[in-house]
Amino acid sequence: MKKPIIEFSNFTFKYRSQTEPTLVDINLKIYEGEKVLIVGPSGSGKSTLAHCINGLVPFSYKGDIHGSLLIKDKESKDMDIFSISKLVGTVLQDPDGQFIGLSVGEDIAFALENDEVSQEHMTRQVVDVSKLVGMEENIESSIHQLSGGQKQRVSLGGVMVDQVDILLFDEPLANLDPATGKLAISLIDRVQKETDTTVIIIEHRLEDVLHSDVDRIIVVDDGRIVSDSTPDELLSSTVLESSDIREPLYIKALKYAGCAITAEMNPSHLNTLKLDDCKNKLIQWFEATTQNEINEKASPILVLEDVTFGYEQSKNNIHNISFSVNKGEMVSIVGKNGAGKSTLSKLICGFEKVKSGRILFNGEDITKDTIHERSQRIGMVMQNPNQMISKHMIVDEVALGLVMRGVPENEIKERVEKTLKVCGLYPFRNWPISALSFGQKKRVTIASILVLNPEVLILDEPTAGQDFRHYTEIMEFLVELNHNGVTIIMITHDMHLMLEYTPHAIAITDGRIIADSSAVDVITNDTVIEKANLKKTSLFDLAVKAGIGNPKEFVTRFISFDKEVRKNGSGNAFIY
Ligand SMILES: Nc1ncnc2c1ncn2[C@@H]1O[C@H](COP(=O)(O)OP(=O)(O)OP(=O)(O)O)[C@@H](O)[C@H]1O
Ligand SMILES: Nc1ncnc2c1ncn2[C@@H]1O[C@H](COP(=O)(O)OP(=O)(O)OP(=O)(O)O)[C@@H](O)[C@H]1O
Repeated sequence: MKKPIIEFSNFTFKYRSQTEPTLVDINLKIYEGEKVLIVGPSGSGKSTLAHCINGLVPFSYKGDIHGSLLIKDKESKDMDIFSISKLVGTVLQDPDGQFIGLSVGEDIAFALENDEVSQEHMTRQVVDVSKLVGMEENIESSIHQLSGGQKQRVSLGGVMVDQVDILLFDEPLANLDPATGKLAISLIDRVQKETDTTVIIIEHRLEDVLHSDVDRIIVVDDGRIVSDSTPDELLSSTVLESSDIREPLYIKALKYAGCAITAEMNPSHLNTLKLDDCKNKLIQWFEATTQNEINEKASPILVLEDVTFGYEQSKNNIHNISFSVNKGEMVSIVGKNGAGKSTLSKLICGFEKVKSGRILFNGEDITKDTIHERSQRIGMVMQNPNQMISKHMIVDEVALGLVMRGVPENEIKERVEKTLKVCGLYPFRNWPISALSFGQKKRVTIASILVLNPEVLILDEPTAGQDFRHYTEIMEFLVELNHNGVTIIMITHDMHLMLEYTPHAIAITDGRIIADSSAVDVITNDTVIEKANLKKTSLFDLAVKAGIGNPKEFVTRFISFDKEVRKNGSGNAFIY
């Protein structure tokens, strides 16, 4: 029988600045060599739980602790932060918060340097680790030159070289492209199996984590543990539906087809899933479901013509990119980490200047317009909320753009309140931003742009770090905005989001467009999937497994049906 390596007993924690405890009466044992996934709504206390394990609570985040937390049989509050860091390696949710070296290589080497490893051994290991996370060509690059996903890869690399007993990953997939996400999960799995390290993963993207086995899934809600079970048990229960956690798409499709999911069906992986008589139900559902009409194309609002750009004179990061977005569309820009997606949005907003080519807005050339001129029409929500926030209080941050535009005070108050309500932030309006979780901060940045009523809204990973309820709320809100005429462009690594919400998708890789078509076409095209580091949807594989002859059509019908369910509470053809 394995020993517990982490043991919470009647553990309660309250941040000094909060009136109520964030973690309440936690009783949890995690055993040596176990792989545990922690899921739960935004703000439920997952990161706080992680911070208790890695010592940031109480060393960096002060507060009151009751009860006990043993790490390797030692009471954690009696240990110093250095002893804890020898036992626990962490990949934080916000990769910007944890870089120590100046370059990629230095950062990965840091853990080794600490342990006085020989220079030769260190160089070899740094190269090996960089290869493992696909950053070997960037070893010399400085951290600030990296894309969001590239930074996340470096963080993963850094922690992999640590020789620790416990590895803690707080949303490791948030900024990774789908193929790299899959690789990261396999990598974590390999490290855990080879070294018998205890692994704890906090992640909203349940389906992606379940790509490899986990021993247990802990569901946290409102600071308490509400479920502790195997993946098969959890997926066959109703806990996910009531805890704002997104079910895997193939499970949702099975439920739409009227199948009852049981643990005996092994639902945690599509390849182990026993379909049995669900096969016929899926086929019947497919045959009975029709697809809704797709909207007519409107006139172009944003056009890029042969746009080329490079951060350095000698090297281009964007090569002759041309595309057109129509008024009223919802479009996804997808593709590999470092492909140039964020760069494209910076070019559209004028934060960077094109080397050649033109950008047109409503047919008018805006290539030479200033950032301020463009911001009257185009709003941009950046990937990392910490790079956007400049005020101390939430209301002030959301009001900032309106104040700078000289909007009358009464109107500011009204617009800010409305936006805060829509974004689910109204209860927190008078809070300091520092007391918000990462997901809550992200919503503040979306609110601060939405309040300006832009014609085109560009969102870089709008739902990263959001639980399913907030994901749905944000997306439905964006759909509503879209119905009211706002054109929406989303940069995303979330293939579900692309499929469910954006009929039009543009895939880019290495600064070039490799697909500009329907989202279903992009996500079912093997060549595009491979080149742009995307991942095939499990809906497609489910259809193949059920013997449905046209799996692409199955994906299309599911998306159409699902949209109806979200809109009306039931699908368009299949009534039970
Ligand atoms: N440094 C802090 N000071 C005070 N309160 C905090 C601090 N960090 C987090 N909190 C509060 O604790 C609660 C839980 O936050 P935590 O970051 O643990 O949630 P989470 O489950 O990881 O959320 P998310 O999925 O959005 O990252 C939040 O309501 C937040 O306001
Ligand atoms: N400030 C900068 N200076 C130099 N190079 C940069 C800078 N910012 C980004 N780059 C490089 O430009 C390329 C495109 O980066 P960009 O951030 O646009 O990628 P992305 O597609 O948004 O990636 P991700 O999915 O990881 O967010 C990358 O190779 C990156 O290293």
